[in-house]
Amino acid sequence: MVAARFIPRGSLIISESPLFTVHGDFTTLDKTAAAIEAKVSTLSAEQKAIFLALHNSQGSNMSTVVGIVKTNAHPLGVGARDCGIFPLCSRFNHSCASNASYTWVAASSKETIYAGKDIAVGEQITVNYLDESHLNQKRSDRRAALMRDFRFECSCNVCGASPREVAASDRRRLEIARLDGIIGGGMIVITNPPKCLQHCKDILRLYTEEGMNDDSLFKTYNDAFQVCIMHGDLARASAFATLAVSCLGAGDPTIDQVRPYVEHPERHQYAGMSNRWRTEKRLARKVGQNGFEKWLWERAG
Ligand SMILES: C[S@@+](CC[C@H](N)C(=O)[O-])C[C@H]1O[C@@H](n2cnc3c(N)ncnc32)[C@H](O)[C@@H]1O
Repeated sequence: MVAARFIPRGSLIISESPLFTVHGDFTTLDKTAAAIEAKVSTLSAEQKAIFLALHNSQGSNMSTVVGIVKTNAHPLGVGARDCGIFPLCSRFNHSCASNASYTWVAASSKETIYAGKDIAVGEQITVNYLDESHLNQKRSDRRAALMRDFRFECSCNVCGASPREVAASDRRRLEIARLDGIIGGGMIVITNPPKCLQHCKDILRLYTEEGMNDDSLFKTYNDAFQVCIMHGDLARASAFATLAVSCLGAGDPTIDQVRPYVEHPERHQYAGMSNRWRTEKRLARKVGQNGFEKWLWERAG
């Protein structure tokens, strides 16, 4: 998939209904094959042709229909047992620094792909096939995960770079994972909030250096929001909530975890736990305002 025109960050690229969905027991290959083959046999000739035109990465390891589903199926929501086949969404290749991301929007029963960055004419549009735990590993581990699940050697911009660039990228990703692990441990948010905020700031810088300025940033802005709200800084909590929301496409249901707190940070369950940084919401500065970045990170250290 290549951009035929300039696509600004945040634009909806595709919103697609499934060709078909499968609900089933995918715990063994036999049960998976039975569920998929039963479903495919109900398709019209036209639907079957669309399905069979999709890429099969599994070779002769399994039947063609199961191979195509394994290569192309998308879960209908995080951790869902139902999956769907989306012929257009399936045409997007993977990149370890993707410029778009896909999300299942249950409300409209559609898979959607949003631009996570500005995408130039002629640029390939890519999504991320890896889960977060693999994305911040080094290239050899990411490639192993993609080889195991999709049977290809990743040749994206990050993985195909020079050995020196790959080594620098590996260092950045491992550092992101280390800092993220410290924040996720939970204690630092309470015991040392300035340091916790500094870790968020460092992760965001590393993501930017990695060219990963898309929905990977949502989690980190959300973490920064939580540090601020826990310590009573309603102004910066609101600013971080705004930044978190701006990382996701408009239809992404994850947005609802944070959007209400842009206007009402005081309604969050952590609000009022500590008054260490007490600052009124009305003092929140706006993204892009002069001195915004300096003000935003004033508590970090
Ligand atoms: C879901 S398909 C993507 C669309 C596929 N390229 C097509 O033309 O139909 C997944 C397959 O695309 C190829 N692919 C996707 N991302 C890749 C990458 N970063 N490096 C190498 N091959 C990739 C692999 O063969 C993989 O099994």
